[in-house]
Amino acid sequence: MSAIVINDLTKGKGKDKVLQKLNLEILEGEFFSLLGTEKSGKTTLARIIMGFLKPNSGSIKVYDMDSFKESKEIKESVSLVPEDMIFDSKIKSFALLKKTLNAHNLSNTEDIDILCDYFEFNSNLRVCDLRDRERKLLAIINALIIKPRLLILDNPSKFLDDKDIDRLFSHVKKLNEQENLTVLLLSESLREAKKYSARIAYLSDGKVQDIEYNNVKAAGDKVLKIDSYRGNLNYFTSIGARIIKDEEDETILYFDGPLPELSKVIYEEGLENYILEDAELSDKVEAYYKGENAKLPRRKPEAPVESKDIKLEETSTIEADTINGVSEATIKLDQADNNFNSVEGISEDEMEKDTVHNTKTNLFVDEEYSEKVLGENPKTPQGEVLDPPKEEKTSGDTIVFDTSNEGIFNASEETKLKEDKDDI
Ligand SMILES: Nc1ncnc2c1ncn2[C@@H]1O[C@H](COP(=O)(O)OP(=O)(O)OP(=O)(O)O)[C@@H](O)[C@H]1O
Repeated sequence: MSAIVINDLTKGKGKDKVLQKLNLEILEGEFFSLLGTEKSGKTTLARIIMGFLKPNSGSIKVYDMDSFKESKEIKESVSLVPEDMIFDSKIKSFALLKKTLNAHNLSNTEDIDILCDYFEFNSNLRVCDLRDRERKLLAIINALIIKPRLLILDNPSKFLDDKDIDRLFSHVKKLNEQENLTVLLLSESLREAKKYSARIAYLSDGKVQDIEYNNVKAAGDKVLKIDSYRGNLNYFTSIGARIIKDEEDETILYFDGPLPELSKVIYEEGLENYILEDAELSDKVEAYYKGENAKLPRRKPEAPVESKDIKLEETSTIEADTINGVSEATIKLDQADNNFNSVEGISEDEMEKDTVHNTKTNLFVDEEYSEKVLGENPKTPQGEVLDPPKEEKTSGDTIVFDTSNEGIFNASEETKLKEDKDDI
């Protein structure tokens, strides 16, 4: 079954399109990485998947549910760990996490302790006192305690130290392998993606450019930097190397084929003043998707990795009728597994209410959104009407949200997005 099916998704208008006819399918149980450089649209995509933003055209189905129209149902089983978030509330982290569980009709409070211990997070801290790293940990724990079916991680390493990152990925990978958790990692880190995911896609110019099977290769992605190279670059390009830079003082090549082939050419060319190092995502993007390189043929598709029961060969850029072809009935909400999403939404959602372009978070917000959202009184899943968010204020580049009454759950879960500016 598909966890996410994205069909011709476009966000933004005219020259400001951040996503452009993007197609992608992610299967249930996959650990999938979508890599993109800064401002390539990863966060925007995450927000559309969660229903905080409406596409200009195209659609996203999450477990066969429409990302916008059925966002509430989606949040019952899907968690997002956002890139940035800020809480302005005096309640303790533990209480906030408990609220989330309650909102999902869950009572596994022991999981709060287990996860807090695991991440060495002090749940006695008030959420308004948390620093960036702690806020991120709270968001992660909150996303995990509801035992989601699909976990979306938007630049999860930001603010975390190496130990936190290892813990996060080990835990998520374990859930992926043992409990079939579907993971969508949105990141800039080639290294992270290669370490954990079965497939990796690249987001550039608003589209998914390539999907690779992350099988064990003789080489990783490398860049070869040669000082003042005067030889014939054809020796390198003939084995699949791509030219990123070729100037008098420096030549930079990108190579993701078998290392022995590259070593052979280096040896035969008698290179001395060179450095061979791991490529960054930006090198890869430059090598494949920018300028003249974008016109060159792609390398041959790699063989799929056989991993668990994922049928990778079925997955490719989707055609329009794929969506119609999905026959699974709308997911039934089993109370036992009822996983409302909560903390992850707050920053995304509340940031949406800011009517200015937020430079820190790169948010581009629909102007009329604020009115619509703030005009509504959120409800609990049981239908109880709650007060709307008490206070919302922006402080410089940072958006602050008061969660004192509503908790994280209500702010995100119950904020209804009927339409945004682009639909008018
Ligand atoms: N609705 C929209 N219309 C046009 N542009 C938008 C819209 N929403 C966001 N953008 C712009 O699209 C760009 C991509 O932003 P986004 O935050 O999604 O990228 P990102 O890949 O997550 O970047 P980063 O890794 O730096 O967080 C930004 O410049 C943002 O201002």
